[in-house]
Amino acid sequence: MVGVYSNGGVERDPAEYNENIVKYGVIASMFWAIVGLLVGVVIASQLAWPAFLSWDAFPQLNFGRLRPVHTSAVIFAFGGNVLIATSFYVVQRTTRARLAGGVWPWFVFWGYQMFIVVAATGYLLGITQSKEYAEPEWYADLWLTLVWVVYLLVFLGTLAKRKEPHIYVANWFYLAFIVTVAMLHVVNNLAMPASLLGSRSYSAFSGVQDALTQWWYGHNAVGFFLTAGFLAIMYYFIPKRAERPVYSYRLSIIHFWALIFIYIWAGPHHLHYTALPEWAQTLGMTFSIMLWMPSWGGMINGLMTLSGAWDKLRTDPVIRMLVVSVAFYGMSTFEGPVMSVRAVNSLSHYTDWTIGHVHSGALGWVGFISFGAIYCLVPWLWKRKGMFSRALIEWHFWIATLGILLYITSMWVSGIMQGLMWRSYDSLGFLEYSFVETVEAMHPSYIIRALGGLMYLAGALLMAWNVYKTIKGDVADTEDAVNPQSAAIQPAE
Ligand code: HEM
Ligand code: HEM
Ligand SMILES: [Cu+2]
Repeated sequence: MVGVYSNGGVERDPAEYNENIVKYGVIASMFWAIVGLLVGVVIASQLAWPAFLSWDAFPQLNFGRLRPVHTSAVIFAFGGNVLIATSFYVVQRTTRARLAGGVWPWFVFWGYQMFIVVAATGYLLGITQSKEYAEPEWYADLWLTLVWVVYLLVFLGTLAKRKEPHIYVANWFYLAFIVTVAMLHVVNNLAMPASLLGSRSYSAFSGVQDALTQWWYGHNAVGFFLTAGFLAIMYYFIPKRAERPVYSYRLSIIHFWALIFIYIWAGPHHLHYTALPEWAQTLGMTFSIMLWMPSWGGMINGLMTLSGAWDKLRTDPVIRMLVVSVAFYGMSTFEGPVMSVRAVNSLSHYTDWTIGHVHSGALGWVGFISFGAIYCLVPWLWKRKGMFSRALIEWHFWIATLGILLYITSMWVSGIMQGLMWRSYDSLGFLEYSFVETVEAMHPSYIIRALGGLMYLAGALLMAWNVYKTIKGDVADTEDAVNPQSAAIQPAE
């Protein structure tokens, strides 16, 4: 079976690709999505009803321990598996070469699952180095470093074997993601174990240097894990699904360099009004505002790829999911620069506004682009005519979209109210509200957020069922799987 490649070349027989590992990655992504979202709903319920699952006999289920289980499960387990699976698929297809390294890609896959399990069980036992998104202790960090270096080598090895001279832009984004995450992970986790058999360690940094290193890491984890990697997905799956070339390949290259150059400087916007020197805060703020432009360049490139195919938004719920995802990307990358302005941050920081911002990026952008990619991949990988049920995809789309709206609007209301209540004084100069009054005022928003999260989870459960039925081979109701060999991936202009 051969198909015409857009530059006139011929794709290889799919049997020569390692697609099995991508199948495993897709299933792992679905599994961790459910786990991560479920824990999200649990902690949202705990914030709404503090007694929920909180027993002295089971400290493992406390909010404090489950919160990092949620963040790591959704970002690293769900997001990470989506990135590994799609990168292994895309790099093979666009280079027309089999994944390099024999069994080593399997080491990456299983080694990564092991990292997740070791990290998450550690949190439940109360083991953490207290750096947000980098909670795992030294032994887990060392293991991940090894897995990640092998991941990089497999990716580079495949690029080196390529039969296609041009390196398609999605691979640039994947490579930036892999290389930068390696650098961030190693530097932020530099630490001295307190003993060889214990879990404790001491960070190589202290004081404000520690804070700056941590938020250089944390911000760029957003920039390179939650953004660059998923942009790679956008640049492959939107053109494929829409059967249109990328709107502007030149813009994608400018987008790439501008994004990676600017992102890396913006971390200090997490440290406004701290001991960090003011010039560094201003630097972070300035680069954050500059970041708006390349972000929207990418959004425009993704959206405009549909020009001439807008009707598909009506008929194809998968395209709609991908496009709404890019719209949420645009929204959160506008909100972010606004929040990075010191005066705005003085209101938003420490409040639920930040949580709303996070989840418009996380549920809208990261979640939807991943779901869209999986809906494309499953019929391609298991050689089906389409997903088992298009109606279920429609339901997933609408339930999840409503869930996101409930989540972020309730957090805007709660966050802005919280910020305003904290800073309001009476005529004598006393604080107008006690802390507990702000908590009481936020209670309705917390219930709405939990409901929104539950809807988002319900959508993902429908998806898991649909994926299961498709893999099992039950007949599809619509033939919507674009032939993976036929669609237009435009290597260069
Ligand atoms: C069912 C859907 C979800 C629900 C109900 C949910 C709920 C929550 C809750 C209650 C918190 C803690 C907020 C706080 O401490 O005040 C949280 C934090 C967080 N969640 Fe989710 N979440 C969901 C999905 C996701 C997804 C899909 C992602 C990422 C891809 C994500 C990423 C995060 C991050 C990064 C934080 C930490 C935010 C911060 O510290 O500023 N969440 N989530
Ligand atoms: C131009 C792009 C963006 C800029 C300039 C930006 C800026 C900001 C700012 C100023 C904060 C608040 C910091 C604080 O007050 O503590 C923040 C928090 C956050 N943003 Fe963004 N953001 C951008 C895009 C995104 C996207 C697309 C996502 C998710 C996919 C995201 C995820 C997060 C997370 C997880 C946090 C919470 C960090 C924490 O735990 O405190 N951001 N961002
Ligand atoms: Cu940031």
